[in-house]
Amino acid sequence: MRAVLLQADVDHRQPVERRVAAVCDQVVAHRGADLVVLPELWATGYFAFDDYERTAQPLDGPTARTLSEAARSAGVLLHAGSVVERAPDGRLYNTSLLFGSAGELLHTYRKVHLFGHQSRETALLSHGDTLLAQDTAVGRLGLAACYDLRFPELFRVLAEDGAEVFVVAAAWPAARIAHWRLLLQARALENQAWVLACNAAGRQGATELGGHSMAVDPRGQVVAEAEAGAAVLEACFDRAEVARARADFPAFSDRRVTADGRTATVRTRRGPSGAPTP
Ligand SMILES: O=C(O)CCC(=O)C(=O)O
Repeated sequence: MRAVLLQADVDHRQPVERRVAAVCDQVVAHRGADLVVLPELWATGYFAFDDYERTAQPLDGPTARTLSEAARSAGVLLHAGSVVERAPDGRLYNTSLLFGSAGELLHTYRKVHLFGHQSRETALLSHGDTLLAQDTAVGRLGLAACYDLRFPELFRVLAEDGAEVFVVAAAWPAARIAHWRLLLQARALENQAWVLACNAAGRQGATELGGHSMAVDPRGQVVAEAEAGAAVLEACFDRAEVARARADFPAFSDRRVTADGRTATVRTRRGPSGAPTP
């Protein structure tokens, strides 16, 4: 399978419709790929917090419709990064959209871990609370967004729901790109699953985005990596490699699990005083 990660540097001086049209043109240009992936909140600009309210749209709004049409026209599975979603109850979410090659909306994921450090995301958005892996033509996918990378339990829940390929949309700052690289490899290695991670590039306000989109295999090896600026990263991946890696080194099946296959808690035995109990 061939994935194309569009590490976009969107021109935020343009109106939103032009930004969306320009990125969709890039998607259509990659007809023949199996999967195309976009970064987090690329149309609004992750760090353009003042624009969240103005650019928020429902999931059947103009941005989603244009993305769906791009997926259909290119005939690709499209992970459209994320958009500021206006839900029917008026709340805003950072929502990833996955379109099938006929343009159908296959799956959505509302970012669970909102970022509060030097960010207004926690003040402006509501967090998601649902994690489900999704079957697709390229394998069973688990979706995550940016800051989620710091929370290994999210990836484990998705892996236990059968995810073979984690697809991560991000707007990760250049200042912490060393963390990004380390965390992507760790999430792949500990779950023995693929990670396809698309970061944004360029400057948004005072923040320089770090690029370095990456594909990491189920053994934790980086198989493709972009530089810092705008880039198109291509990577080949094979879902069968997950089973091979887990058979060769069966750490994933050595988890302590409950009868229903979920991670069993190895409890710390502490009483109310904090002292260990027998
Ligand atoms: O965790 C980080 O360092 C970056 C997170 C971030 O920028 C985000 O969640 O959008």
